[in-house]
Amino acid sequence: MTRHILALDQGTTSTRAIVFDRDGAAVASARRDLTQYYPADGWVEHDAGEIRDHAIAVCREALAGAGLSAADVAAIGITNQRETAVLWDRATGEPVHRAIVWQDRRTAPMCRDLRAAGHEALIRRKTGLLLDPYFSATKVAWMLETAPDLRARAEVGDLCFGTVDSWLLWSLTGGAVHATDATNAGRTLLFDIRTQRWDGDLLALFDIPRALLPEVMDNAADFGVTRPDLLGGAIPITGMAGDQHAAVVGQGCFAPGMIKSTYGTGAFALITMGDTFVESRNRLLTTLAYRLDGRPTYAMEGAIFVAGAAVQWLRDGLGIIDTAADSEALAASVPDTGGCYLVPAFTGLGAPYWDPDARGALLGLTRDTGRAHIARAALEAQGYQTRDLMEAMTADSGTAPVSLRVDGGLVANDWACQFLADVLDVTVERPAVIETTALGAAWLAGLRVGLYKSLDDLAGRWRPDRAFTPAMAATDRERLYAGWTAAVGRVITSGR
Ligand SMILES: Nc1ncnc2c1ncn2[C@@H]1O[C@H](COP(=O)(O)OP(=O)(O)O)[C@@H](O)[C@H]1O
Ligand SMILES: O=P(O)(O)OC[C@H](O)CO
Repeated sequence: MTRHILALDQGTTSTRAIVFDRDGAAVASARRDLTQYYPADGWVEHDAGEIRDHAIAVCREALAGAGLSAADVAAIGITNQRETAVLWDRATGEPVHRAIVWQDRRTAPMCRDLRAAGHEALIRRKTGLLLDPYFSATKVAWMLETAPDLRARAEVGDLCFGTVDSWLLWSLTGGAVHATDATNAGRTLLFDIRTQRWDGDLLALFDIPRALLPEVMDNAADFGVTRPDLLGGAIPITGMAGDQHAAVVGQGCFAPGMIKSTYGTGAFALITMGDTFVESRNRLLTTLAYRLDGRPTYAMEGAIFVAGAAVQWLRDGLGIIDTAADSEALAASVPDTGGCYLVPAFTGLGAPYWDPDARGALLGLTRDTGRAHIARAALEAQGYQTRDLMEAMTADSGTAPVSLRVDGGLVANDWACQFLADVLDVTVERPAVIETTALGAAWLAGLRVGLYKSLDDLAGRWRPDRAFTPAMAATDRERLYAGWTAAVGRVITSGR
């Protein structure tokens, strides 16, 4: 039996393919950067055709790099940026609009109107989410209004909607399968995560035709096989999950109370809760951790919209560093920020504030503030934003976290990991495989084809790289965090 798995990780800024062996070692990988379109303030779009083409190209390159043919691959696992909405023509398989990305804020007025009309309680009860432009439903509604014939074509079943997983599945199977998985469906605002069904009331609320929707499957399932000419043979696709949910799996966070936080473009912390839906009282989201054998496991999630993107801004916007990795030495070159705080609300604030109209601020500047202080403030902001989420998680779950498993591009930064441990006052654990999102997708795919026996089997495979233990005095920790809270207070417009 072949023992390799191909993981396809389609993220906000890049598309990666990684070939894992059964022991979770990355044998080969390939990546392409994705073009970002910013047609107006607060708008973010992707070309779904480019996403498809890059996905096929990186899969081919990774297989070639590993010296493997399609027959050597047991299964493919797909994981993806969530919420981003794609609309395509069922007959031609071509997108009919640019994909509207999760970061896009254009539907903020629509969300405000629906909230003012009192619809948020229903949404919270069924989906665990909030009325925010972040989620897919208002993006789809917006697309359907952009061209006169789109709605009519959607109603007769000529169009397909999907999140990026669904679009990739459709593309890789040559248009044979229109399906999604429960974690991605659960981020659309159209799927009831208690009943595990698309919901008629929600479809009516957002005026979305049911004929657009994909079938919803477990995270480990027989999704389909690749069209043979694409990767040199038919490979089964047996794992699929939104990237944050795949990271929960890749971090082995199966036991209630375990927390993972992924620091990519944004940052997303999920605490595994168990098999019961619990509504947050502290403006977190209730979401699916994963669904296996038809049984959902729930999580609470805090979403931060700008994490690594703040470091990108230091590099590309301010030009004070040449590479993201330079932020580490620069931040460590000063003993503190000199009272400076960066609130990186470039595209509004996510949990627990949910303020789409807030914008970023650099506060507490003096004549002595220099580039090192600003770089340090950008990294410290990741710690403070995570602390905001931890406070809410502690209040919701009734227990303070003892440890936090981290991953994503930003956690290559040791200084940032140590600050995180200091400001949270918890041990921060970094795994040996930092690509936990891709690993999680590979594990889900491998679970289905029998390479792994159970979640316990997977949990036992998680390996640490380094643990960062808190070393900051409590008085310093609380003083710094109080300064952050005051800084956020200066940028909030509405809050909730
Ligand atoms: N050493 C580093 N220190 C700080 N930030 C970093 C470092 N390396 C990468 N990053 C940041 O991590 C992000 C990339 O992480 P990644 O997990 O690839 O993101 P995504 O999946 O969202 O595309 C970028 O925003 C980059 O600025
Ligand atoms: O592409 P990432 O890693 O920034 O993740 C995007 C999230 O899934 C958005 O909810």
